[in-house]
Amino acid sequence: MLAARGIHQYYGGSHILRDVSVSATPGRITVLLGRNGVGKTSLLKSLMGLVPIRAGTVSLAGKDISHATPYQRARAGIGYVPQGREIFARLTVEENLRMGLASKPGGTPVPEHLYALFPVLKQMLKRRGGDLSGGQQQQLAIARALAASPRLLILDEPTEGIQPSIIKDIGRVIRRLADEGLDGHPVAILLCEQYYDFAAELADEFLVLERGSVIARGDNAAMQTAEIRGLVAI
Ligand SMILES: Nc1ncnc2c1ncn2[C@@H]1O[C@H](COP(=O)(O)OP(=O)(O)OP(=O)(O)O)[C@@H](O)[C@H]1O
Repeated sequence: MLAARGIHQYYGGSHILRDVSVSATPGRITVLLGRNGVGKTSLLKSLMGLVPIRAGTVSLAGKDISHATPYQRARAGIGYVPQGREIFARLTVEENLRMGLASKPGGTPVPEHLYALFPVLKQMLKRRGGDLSGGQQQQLAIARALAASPRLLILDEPTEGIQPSIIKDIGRVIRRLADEGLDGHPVAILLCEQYYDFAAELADEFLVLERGSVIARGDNAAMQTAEIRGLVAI
């Protein structure tokens, strides 16, 4: 589904990503781990086309999208949940969800199945985004990213600043998306995380970044045995 190879990225003279390769597969959850500031967000942004890469390639379903704009990548089937959620505080929940349809033809409705994943949103459609709790905003951000029925869902630290009960709900939704797909089609999931226990429970595959380089990768069994916990913050 997604294959990124040999990614190098710079902010000015700072070399932020060094020869990073990562892939994501339908029905599987790939978790990107690493401490603060190692380049996780930069990698996810570069996959979404929000920051340019200096070298390397990104392909989606066999098509080279290395130089595509974020809008083109959304149209090609990538959904993105940014760090900090970026909910439009003054827009209603329903309007926020409609924002997720920007890459679809006008008049496309918000898919009903989103409310089966996040029943709380159905009750809050007319509330302002800014009035929701952090956890509800995170659920809204995920639902907004799913509104356009992506084939790949990228999530940047979905547990950040969220209470434990909602973290569990979000974990269940992510697992369900991987296992059952979305509206009949499979979804690949790539998420970055600092909260080890959440990551370890979800990861089918993992990779660890340190100072812009991949220092470990493997499957869930390798994650449990390879003392990966010691390589990340929490
Ligand atoms: N717009 C920018 N301009 C310059 N440097 C940046 C910019 N954004 C991030 N950086 C730097 O790039 C490095 C990687 O940052 P990045 O946000 O990708 O890390 P991260 O692993 O996602 O950390 P966090 O968990 O804190 O989000 C850091 O040293 C950061 O200070």
